[in-house]
Amino acid sequence: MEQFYTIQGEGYNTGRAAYFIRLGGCDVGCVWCDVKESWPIDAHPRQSIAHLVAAATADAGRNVVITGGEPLMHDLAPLTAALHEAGCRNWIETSGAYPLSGQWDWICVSPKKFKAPLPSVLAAAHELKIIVFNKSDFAWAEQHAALVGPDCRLYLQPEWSKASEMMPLIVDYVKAQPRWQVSLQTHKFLDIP
Ligand SMILES: C[S@@+](CC[C@H](N)C(=O)[O-])C[C@H]1O[C@@H](n2cnc3c(N)ncnc32)[C@H](O)[C@@H]1O
Ligand SMILES: Nc1nc2[nH]cc(C(=O)O)c2c(=O)[nH]1
Ligand code: SF4
Ligand SMILES: [Mg+2]
Repeated sequence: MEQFYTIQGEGYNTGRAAYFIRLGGCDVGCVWCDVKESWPIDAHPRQSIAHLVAAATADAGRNVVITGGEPLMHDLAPLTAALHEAGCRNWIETSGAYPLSGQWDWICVSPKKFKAPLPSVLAAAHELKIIVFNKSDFAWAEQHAALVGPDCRLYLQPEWSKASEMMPLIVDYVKAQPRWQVSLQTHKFLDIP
């Protein structure tokens, strides 16, 4: 759908320069999704792997975030192999609703109520990022934390439109349950992509 060089705004790698590749197509249907224009899988021009790798490596940073849409609706083995061949570090943003494909250096799983994550993807996560939209999401977050590995980082990120309402609850929760951390969509405060 689009590519851009920016700063990773969310989660464990917040603040690091990264080249984003946003792949079209998602059928998960989150009511609050902030990139709904990514949903139609055929609405976006196709690009060759060679072009994407050349664009990613033309910039100084070598961290590449594959996002979407739901990137795991595509077979990511060829793209991630080519990126690794070119010396990139491959990071993914996924809901976990489709089987994992590709070679990854960092896997961020952000599970959704609208289409459940696969246990195999949760087990492979380096980072679990729960979007907090209402107060029932804390119990839901714990259900998913029980399904990730022991070294997986745990993040609570406010849904953007509910941030002022949810942030006090998130702060209290993290103080009471310090294995969780706060994640904010810092790129939206910085007004960058
Ligand atoms: C647009 S999604 C694309 C990747 C994948 N489909 C997913 O949901 O993980 C990228 C990240 O943005 C988060 N996100 C989307 N809309 C959001 C919103 N309104 N507020 C906070 N986070 C949001 C998602 O949970 C996910 O972690
Ligand atoms: N700067 C920036 N960081 C991000 N981290 C995850 C994003 C995404 O949409 O997947 C995202 C995004 O859209 N922009
Ligand atoms: S899974 Fe990701 S891209 Fe798909 S609707 Fe939800 S937030 Fe948007
Ligand atoms: Mg985004």
